[in-house]
Amino acid sequence: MKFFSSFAHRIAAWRAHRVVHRWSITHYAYTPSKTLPLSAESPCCHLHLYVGLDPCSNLPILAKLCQQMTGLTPCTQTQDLDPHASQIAYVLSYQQQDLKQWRALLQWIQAHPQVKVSVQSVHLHWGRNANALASWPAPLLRYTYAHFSWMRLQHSSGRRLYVQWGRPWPLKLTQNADIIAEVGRLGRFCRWQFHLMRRQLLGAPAPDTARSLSQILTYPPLQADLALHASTPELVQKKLQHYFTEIRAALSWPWIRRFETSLTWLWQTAYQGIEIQGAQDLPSLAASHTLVYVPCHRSHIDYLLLSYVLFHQGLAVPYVAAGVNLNIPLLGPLLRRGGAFFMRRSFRQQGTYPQVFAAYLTSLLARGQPIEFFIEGGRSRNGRLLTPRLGLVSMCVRAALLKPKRPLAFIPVYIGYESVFELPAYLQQLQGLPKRKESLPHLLASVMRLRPPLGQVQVSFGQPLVLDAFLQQQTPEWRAYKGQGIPEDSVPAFWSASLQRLGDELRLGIAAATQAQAIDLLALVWTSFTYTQASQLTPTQLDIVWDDYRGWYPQYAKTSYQDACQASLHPISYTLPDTDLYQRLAYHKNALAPQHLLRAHLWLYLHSQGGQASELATLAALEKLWPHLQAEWPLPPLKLQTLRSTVAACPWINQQAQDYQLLVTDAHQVIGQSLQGLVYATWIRFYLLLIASQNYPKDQQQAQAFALQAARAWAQKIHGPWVDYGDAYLLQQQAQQIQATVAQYGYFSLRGCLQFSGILTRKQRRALRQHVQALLDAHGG
Ligand SMILES: O=P(O)(O)OC[C@H](O)CO
Repeated sequence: MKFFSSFAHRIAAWRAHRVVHRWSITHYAYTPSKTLPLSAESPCCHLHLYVGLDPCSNLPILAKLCQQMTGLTPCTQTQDLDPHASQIAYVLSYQQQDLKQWRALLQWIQAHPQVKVSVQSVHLHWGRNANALASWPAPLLRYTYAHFSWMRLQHSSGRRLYVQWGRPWPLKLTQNADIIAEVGRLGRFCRWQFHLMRRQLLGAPAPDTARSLSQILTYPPLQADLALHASTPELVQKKLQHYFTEIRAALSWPWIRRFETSLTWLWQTAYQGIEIQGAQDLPSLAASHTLVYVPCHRSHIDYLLLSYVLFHQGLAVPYVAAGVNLNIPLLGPLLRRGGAFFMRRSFRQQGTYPQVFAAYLTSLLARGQPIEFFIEGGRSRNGRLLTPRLGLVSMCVRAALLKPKRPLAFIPVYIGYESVFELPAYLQQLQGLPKRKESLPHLLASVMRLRPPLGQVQVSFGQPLVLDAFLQQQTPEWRAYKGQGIPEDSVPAFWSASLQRLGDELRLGIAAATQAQAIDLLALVWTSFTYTQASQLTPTQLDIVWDDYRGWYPQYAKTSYQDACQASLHPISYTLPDTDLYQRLAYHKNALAPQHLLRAHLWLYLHSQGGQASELATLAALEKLWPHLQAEWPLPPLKLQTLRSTVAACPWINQQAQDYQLLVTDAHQVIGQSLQGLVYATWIRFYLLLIASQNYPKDQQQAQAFALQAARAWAQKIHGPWVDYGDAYLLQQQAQQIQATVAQYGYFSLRGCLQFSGILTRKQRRALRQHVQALLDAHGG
């Protein structure tokens, strides 16, 4: 009776699998190219073992997939193995009740030492819900009706079957090997591989609210804080619950599926697709490290974009730190379901909130959950990469030191849009209009603006920064804190400098991952000149400048100016763009500008010296400027080697004095003028700030406010780009850098900094002073 029931069970399950296989939509989470059979010309027999997890449901499907991939019909029984065949595929399941089959197989392998064997784990998973196996119907179906456990796919997983192919592994068995021990060893190996693959694809399962809260309460700084300030346990519980509800994400697989469908429409219809670079090594890194994605922040769309891209790369959807300003009705709950957790914009005077937030972040990282945060804090209004805010970086490092379960790797990510839909709003803010608070009507208006065509999007993953290696490079002392965490009251001496360095490295990592889009290059050509200068450019001059810039980007080596204009979303040609387009283009220019700043300053310096300056004198002159440029742009420390390679890349910049007038042609002059335009705004703001400080020596805030007003008025006067003159943030950075210089050297030398090179000529400085005076007169100051 038992035999018949089991037989009927198997037949029914087999029929059901055929239906399921037709019905399912297979997604290869990672390309199976590495797993193709070994060379068919080899004389010996190759046996490829494909080991699948959760076998009763998936083994027939696994056999089908292997057949599709290798072209071989896989065996499932030892008696079907033929040692004379050149290639054999064999599928088997990783499950306790199949031990007999494993033993038989290994005995066969032992009896045929001439057969070369490779083992490969294949992970099949319905849907991408990390919690699916933890929910009640799954275990029930799994253990009670094992042959029908594929029914789990009806439980919130949909029709998608995700397939991950592990790396093939050679299996060698000696004649005296203990088969039982070998089965155990192979089992452990496969189990470990399945575990890693699950981590890559799904992340860690999320605990329920009660468990999350109890995990949070184990965070030592929070305990210390509560011990100091708590009144009654009920009040504590209430407060914690309140903060936790405000912060926590509620990642939901059904919602991820819905988002994916609508976002696919968005990227394919409103935008013209996404170009992804540098993602190939992420899956293997995700298996061994907890990933922290650190993208640049250009638009609210960034939130959706990166999660979507990672999902499509077969990686777990990250938990995203979002500003609490986005926690508005409708949008907030939706973002939470997509993995967003909310943080207040400032942690000052917020009671226990910062500790609860840090505890939540630590619990995510301790689980090995990938997270994402924007290191710039807010969206860049000027197209530059803003100076890193170190709050979340610090929390991540503290968490990694406190609970070092898995090593942490930061992944810098560059995001570039052909059209940033918030740009008109940014330009208004740069002209002095206040930012509109996020609200439901605002959200709906924004959605209405998401109309095609919005152009292509670039997502480029930079070099991972592994935290342990970074800290080791900084100081060997850090090891003493591994497992202990950084104490709140006695922070070690290396801490703040290392954190600052880490922030800078991540910013540079994002900058290094920058992928130039044609629009960015066209923007460089036009908006490195002021609008008035641009109106006088001839088509030949535009071609000259284009040829110079495109030479720095190999992918555009063969693209002519005309081709780039035609491919562009924006109406750009040889004729002057209208002022509105010019202002928008200036934003794009700033994505690529940092790459040209060194040669721009080299040109200015050497040109002012008539081409006659030694390498060391040039380096010394530029070193004075460099910290001020680093405050505004993502630039690495200045080195003689970088100077040399820049000169080698454009030798015309450094002609010898006697030939100078002859060798610097008209073409070089126009390129030089364009390069000068890239740095001009920085030093004008700088000069205005210095004059303002002289006028308001006792009030830094007022000096900055006045300098901003003067810079905006100057931009209007010369028809310059708003993004370079109108941002209060840029002046604030400059003022801080001047203060830092004073703190370091005890004085600040305007002469040493500005007059060295004629960046601003005497005439220009006079014009600026007059401009400021006119403003002061107008204010009666
Ligand atoms: O650019 P902000 O300051 O509006 O902030 C944008 C952040 O994404 C808020 O979450």
